[in-house]
Amino acid sequence: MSPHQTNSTHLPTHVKIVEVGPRDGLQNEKQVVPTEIKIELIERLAEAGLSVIEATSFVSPKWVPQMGDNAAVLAGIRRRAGVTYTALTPNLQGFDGAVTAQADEVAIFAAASEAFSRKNINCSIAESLKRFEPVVAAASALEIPVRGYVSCVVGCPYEGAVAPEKTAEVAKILFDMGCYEVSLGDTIGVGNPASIARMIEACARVVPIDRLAGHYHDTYGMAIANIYASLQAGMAVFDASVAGLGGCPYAKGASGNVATEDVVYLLDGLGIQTGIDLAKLAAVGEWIAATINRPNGARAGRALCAKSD
Ligand SMILES: CC(C)(COP(=O)([O-])OP(=O)([O-])OC[C@H]1O[C@@H](n2cnc3c(N)ncnc32)[C@H](O)[C@@H]1OP(=O)([O-])[O-])[C@@H](O)C(=O)NCCC(=O)NCCSC(=O)C[C@@](C)(O)CC(=O)[O-]
Repeated sequence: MSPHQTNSTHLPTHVKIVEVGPRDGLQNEKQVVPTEIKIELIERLAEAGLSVIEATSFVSPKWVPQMGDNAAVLAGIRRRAGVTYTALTPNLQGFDGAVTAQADEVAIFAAASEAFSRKNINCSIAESLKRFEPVVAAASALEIPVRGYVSCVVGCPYEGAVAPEKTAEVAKILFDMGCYEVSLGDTIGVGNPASIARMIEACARVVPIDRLAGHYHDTYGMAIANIYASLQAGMAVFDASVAGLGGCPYAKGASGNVATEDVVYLLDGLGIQTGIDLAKLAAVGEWIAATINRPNGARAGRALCAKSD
């Protein structure tokens, strides 16, 4: 049992939530969300107690125009002490942009599926991992922490089921390369507690469980069940998106990340601390959904806001 676990429940006592709504959520909106709205969203999330916020990505604006204002977003936010503002960086060019914009942390992103890797970043898995090496080296020289993502950890929109061993192989390479944490992305939300548990078991054989994070999309409504299965496996870091914003531009039909409000409702109920004020967060979810004119995908958020009306 890890030191973070209680004797009675075998669940962690604290969970870190990485809020990915401003990046993973808004990258997928059809309309271009104005920079001021993104800035306000990030500031409101910090105010609600989110301590790690993936603010933007430094990817090619030809590929993802929604993130084209990356530097302006990072320049515009009033930074709150104790909050880490992170950015996705696919290559050295993106890393340089993120450093200039003073991102506190960067993330590199690979996939466990060849076809998805090509669609998403225009290269094979092996090529992407080679491309990340100088990014990690440059980050290490500047003492900037690097997080790694693996996409399609249980299933791929182009190749179907993905073997747990393939995901574990990519996770281990990212960890050995220097990523302090590896986030396991069920990009199209096809996982269920059984397949997610098998995948985590394989990954935890090669990367310590306290360095693994769950990043689950909610396409089939399984994300909360998958988080519970992951908690039981000893995982204590989860990515989530306020109001369930998002999808994936390179995974047709994928719905957003699990809603942060729903995750916090689950964790509050289990007595697991997150440092997040659920009522404030629910209000942020209602606000952003109304502001960008999309339905609020957070069930707990909707219920709490309806009660307080
Ligand atoms: C990786 C590349 C750049 C390769 O794209 P490429 O076309 O192969 O790149 P290239 O090196 O040949 O460069 C082509 C052009 O892009 C420019 N360029 C090159 N790099 C950058 C950069 N960093 N920032 C700005 N511009 C850049 C470069 O300067 C050049 O400009 P040009 O000379 O034609 O004017 C491209 O495929 C790309 O940007 N892909 C990003 C796709 C993306 O953001 N996907 C969503 C994020 S991943 C995700 O959501 C999954 C995750 C993490 O949430 C987990 C999960 O749920 O699974």
